[in-house]
Amino acid sequence: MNPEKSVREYRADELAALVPLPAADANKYTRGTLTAVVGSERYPGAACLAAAASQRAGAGYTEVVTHPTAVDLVRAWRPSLVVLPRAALPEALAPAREGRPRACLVGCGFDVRDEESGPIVRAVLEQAQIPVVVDGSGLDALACEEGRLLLRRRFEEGLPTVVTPHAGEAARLARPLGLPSDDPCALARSLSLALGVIALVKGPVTYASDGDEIVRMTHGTPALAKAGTGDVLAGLVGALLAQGADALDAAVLGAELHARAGRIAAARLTDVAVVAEDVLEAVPHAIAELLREA
Ligand SMILES: NC(=O)C1=CN([C@@H]2O[C@H](COP(=O)(O)OP(=O)(O)OC[C@H]3O[C@@H](n4cnc5c(N)ncnc54)[C@H](O)[C@@H]3O)[C@@H](O)[C@H]2O)[C@@H](O)CC1
Ligand SMILES: Nc1ncnc2c1ncn2[C@@H]1O[C@H](COP(=O)(O)OP(=O)(O)O)[C@@H](O)[C@H]1O
Repeated sequence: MNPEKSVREYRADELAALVPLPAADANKYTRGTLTAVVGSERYPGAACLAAAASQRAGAGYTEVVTHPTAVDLVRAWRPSLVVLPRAALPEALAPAREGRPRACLVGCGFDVRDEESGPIVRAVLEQAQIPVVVDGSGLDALACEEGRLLLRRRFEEGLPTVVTPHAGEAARLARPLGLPSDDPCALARSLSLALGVIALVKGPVTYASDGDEIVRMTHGTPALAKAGTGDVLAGLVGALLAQGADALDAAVLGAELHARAGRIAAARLTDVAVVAEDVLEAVPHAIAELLREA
């Protein structure tokens, strides 16, 4: 296989056309609901970053399902978020209804030492009849036969699953499959094909693949190399899926807005000083910049 054959980049006008502008008669439900099953006792901040990014990317309703110890922090961070403890999970995974799209994000801020992490990821993959994004330590639940079977079943049922690993997480997914992990471009495609997912392999250059196409994204900045920026990206992708975007488009537009937000934040604050909260605050400016450019 020569993956370079089918590598492409989206043009700014193609990306701008994917920005989910609300219809004049929109309401919060028609704009899409993201259920973000995120955060743990150790990493409650990841839940805040991912959920706020979802709101900024246009989801009409962002619901956070998190560890009981994180509930108050997330509520205090943003009163506009609907925040529930993990015990609410089965009901929170409602199917989408006509004109009311939904998606689920799981795994940002999960803690590998938390015994509930793996079962929660598997329950989401099994029960959610909607598009799902798996990120952060939630990805560890996919590096075993049980996780792969659930992904395969979703693929056969036509339910999109997006995975958003950084290089370390991508290597952990690739190892049990015997896939080489030294080339992120080839890895995005091979993970996609092996797992039946849309793979967004993050790094200085980020690659997205649906197993057929590979999309390269080169607009990032090393200012993004700080803890928590991946949680912001996961929230962006989840929100775009929740608004009904095609899964590869959601991954690519999410990564583009994230890269632009990183650059905009760095132009104001320097490559040195930018933190994940600054990237989050720059997301509206990234959307405006993309719409202006097209
Ligand atoms: N404020 C927060 O609450 C934050 C929570 N986070 C969450 O913390 C959990 C653990 O994530 P981490 O990424 O820290 O832990 P990992 O468990 O992925 O990191 C463990 C090891 O993986 C390798 N690795 C990590 N990043 C890599 C990279 N970009 N390239 C190559 N190798 C890499 C390194 O060897 C590292 O020691 C995730 O659930 C994540 O979502 C992080 O996003 C940081 C911020
Ligand atoms: N040197 C770099 N150049 C461009 N983008 C980068 C660079 N380093 C990291 N990034 C981006 O920053 C984000 C980091 O995500 P991740 O490692 O998951 O962070 P975290 O788990 O701490 O939230 C990814 O989107 C990645 O593409």
